[in-house]
Amino acid sequence: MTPALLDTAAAALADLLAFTQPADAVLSAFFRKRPKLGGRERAFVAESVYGVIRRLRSLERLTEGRQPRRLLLAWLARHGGHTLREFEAAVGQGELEWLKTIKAARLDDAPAAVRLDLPDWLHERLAATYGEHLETLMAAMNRPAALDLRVARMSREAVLENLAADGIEGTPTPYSPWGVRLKGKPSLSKEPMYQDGVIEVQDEGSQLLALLTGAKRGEMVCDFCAGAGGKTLALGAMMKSTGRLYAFDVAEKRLANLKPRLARSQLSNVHPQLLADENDTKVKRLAGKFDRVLVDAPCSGLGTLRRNPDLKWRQSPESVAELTAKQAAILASAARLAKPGGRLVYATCSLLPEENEAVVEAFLASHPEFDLKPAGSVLAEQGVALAMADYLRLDPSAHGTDGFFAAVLEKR
Ligand SMILES: C[S@@+](CC[C@H](N)C(=O)[O-])C[C@H]1O[C@@H](n2cnc3c(N)ncnc32)[C@H](O)[C@@H]1O
Repeated sequence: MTPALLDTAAAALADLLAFTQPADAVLSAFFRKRPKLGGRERAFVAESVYGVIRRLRSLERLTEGRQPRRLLLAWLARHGGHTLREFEAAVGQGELEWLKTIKAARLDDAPAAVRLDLPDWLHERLAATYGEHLETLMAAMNRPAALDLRVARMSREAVLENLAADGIEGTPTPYSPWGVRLKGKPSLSKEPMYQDGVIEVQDEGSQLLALLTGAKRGEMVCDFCAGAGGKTLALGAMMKSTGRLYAFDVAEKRLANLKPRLARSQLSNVHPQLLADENDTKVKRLAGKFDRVLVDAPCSGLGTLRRNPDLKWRQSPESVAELTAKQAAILASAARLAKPGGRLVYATCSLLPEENEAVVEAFLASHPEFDLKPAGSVLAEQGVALAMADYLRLDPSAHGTDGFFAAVLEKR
């Protein structure tokens, strides 16, 4: 820790605290403007500013404000694993004395929303859903996510051996048959298996969503909200590059990001299509033709707080209400694609029932031709040892994945 490095981290934090753009984009822009920063310095800045964003509410209470340098020092002292002695060379005597009190301060009397680092509106909704479990859930959400890979065209064992030969340690993930969880966050871009599309970075939870579709060889499959194609690539691999896999999205830039991944994956069955909106005429033309449709809906992302802690401060009751209306519209339109006997999977990475169960229940009430198929039985059919009831509800504290939700709907 040096005075210059603290100043740099505080400057990065000041940019992030505007909350006008996603934190990862703000931090990338910050680093682009400072090409001389070394790898270790970048890692220190990234870890500490993300740490502050995770703990923002409790740190604001302790430091009595939103001053970037104070928030940063308080996080480093309380959560960053630094002893007070380590600060001696980097801060003045006054700040050192202040840090002593900050390190010793307790939050026992603070309201639960402050202790759990949530805005009031979100705490209220999550507490109503998760009750006493919320504390454990948020503790897991406040830790960084592990780096998971999805393996294709090679056994997991062979991939783990190859990685070990390059000094990268990993283990098979507990639920997904294609998953590998790495130790640490090694860079993979130069790894030949990455360049050849044998490994892709993908959270184990995302892999399970693709698995719920049950996509098979020769089928017609649609990934309605494909984005940059994380799940598209998993679906294409399940289909062994046969049949037809449509990758729809309304965001041209995201579909463009799919192109290089598609090239690496060596899949030849994927057809990316840009939609004007969910009611694009392309959807009408393809109605009733699909065996599987995945709706990985745009959502609040509140199940991904391990990676995107800024979302809890950037979302609001208003933004969630807008999203739920969009989710219902997308699900209703995508449902037209399913053929009789076809399967529709609705998924989000949200923890809020209004984006999850409520959307599915309203859909089922107005679409009697669809039945809910219990997610637990679909997982069992796929050979996944993970007990679930009607819906897939993944929980970082219990499953080590992001907080995903999914419902499997079948058309009569
Ligand atoms: C959760 S993200 C998808 C992530 C992607 N499936 C993956 O695995 O990487 C949701 C996507 O829905 C797209 N989207 C938003 N509105 C849409 C609409 N009306 N129709 C189709 N896609 C839409 C967004 O552009 C975004 O890429």
